Amino acid sequence: MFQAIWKFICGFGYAFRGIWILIRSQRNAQVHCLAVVVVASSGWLLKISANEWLAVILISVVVLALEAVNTAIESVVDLVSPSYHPLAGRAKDLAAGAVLIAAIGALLIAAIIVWPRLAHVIAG
Ligand SMILES: Nc1ncnc2c1ncn2[C@@H]1O[C@H](COP(=O)(O)OP(=O)(O)OP(=O)(O)O)[C@@H](O)[C@H]1O
Repeated sequence: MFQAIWKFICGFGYAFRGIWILIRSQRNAQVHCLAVVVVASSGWLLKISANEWLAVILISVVVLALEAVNTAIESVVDLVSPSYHPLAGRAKDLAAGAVLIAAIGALLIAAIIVWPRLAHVIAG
């Protein structure tokens, strides 16, 4: 029982190490973290609703989680295929595509939340 709990706690340690590796080594992840800070500050200033916060938090988590999966896939591909192989390139392109899809979704959500308020300000 004690061993199972200890293994569970160690699992958290490994996961936090993964998050640290992501933030320390990946430029894109750093940019996404900065974007989350900017969006959260804007949301606070614009007093967005609870549902809008849900959308912002959900898409931010999806983008960062996919960035971590993309980095993991890149590492495995580099390990098993250090030299050029079309399938290695395909795997990396698909993983990068997944991040891009989520990032486009994040931009759309930001536009949907910000645009009505901006239009209101512009209209006076
Ligand atoms: N072993 C390989 N075989 C074939 N194509 C590859 C291979 N490695 C990389 N590529 C191609 O080069 C692109 C860029 O790969 P790279 O490993 O530089 O990733 P990246 O997206 O620049 O990530 P990062 O900057 O985080 O390392 C891939 O999306 C893929 O199209």
